[in-house]
Amino acid sequence: MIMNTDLRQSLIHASRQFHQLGWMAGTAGNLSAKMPDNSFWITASSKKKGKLVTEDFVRMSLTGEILENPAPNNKPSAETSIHQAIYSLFPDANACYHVHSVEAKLVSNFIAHERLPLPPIEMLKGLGIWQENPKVYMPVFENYLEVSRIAEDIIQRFKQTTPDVPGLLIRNHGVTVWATSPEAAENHIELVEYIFRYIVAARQAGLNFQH
Ligand SMILES: CSC[C@@H](O)[C@@H](O)C(=O)COP(=O)(O)O
Ligand SMILES: [Zn+2]
Repeated sequence: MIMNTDLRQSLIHASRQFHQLGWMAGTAGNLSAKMPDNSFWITASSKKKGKLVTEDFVRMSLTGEILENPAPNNKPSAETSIHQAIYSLFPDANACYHVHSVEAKLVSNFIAHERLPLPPIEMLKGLGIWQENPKVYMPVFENYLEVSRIAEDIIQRFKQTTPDVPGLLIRNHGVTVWATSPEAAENHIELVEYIFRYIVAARQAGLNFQH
């Protein structure tokens, strides 16, 4: 039980940080962390992300059943199906974080197709890319009102092609990353957000790094 609380504490801490950085404004975004029994704690829907408390989470099974709900009015995040998709596709993923930065939305519009070229910068090493002048991409998915449709697209595409980096963009919506621990997922969010800021700045400076 102590471990349950600890996981939620990591999510509360990350959410507060991301809120302060403007990446989880208001109720935007959702965070989850998986337990050793494969259930996962996820933020309940529509909670203020700068002010989460331990009751603001729901524990779910990988197949979408609510296993534990500390407050009767809690509903699981509207985007729980995306977290389920990530955990089912990537068994090593123990945390999945989704935020709504301005830059994530901007860069998702820099390309019309389904993958965003990432600049060959040193920060990519933090996302597992150890190559000289890497030519890697972040997958981009269309945003649908019906979230299960986004989750289904993710499952279909990733079953065919493993993404270069542990992250994906939903166009005009936000970014989702996954990692082996909540701390690593927090690091991944910081890295992808840095990369997005770099892409926006590079475009403003007239720099072109299309692969
Ligand atoms: C500010 S509304 C954003 C939501 O529609 C959604 O995209 C989101 O990230 C948060 O949904 P939630 O159901 O609170 O997890
Ligand atoms: Zn969202």
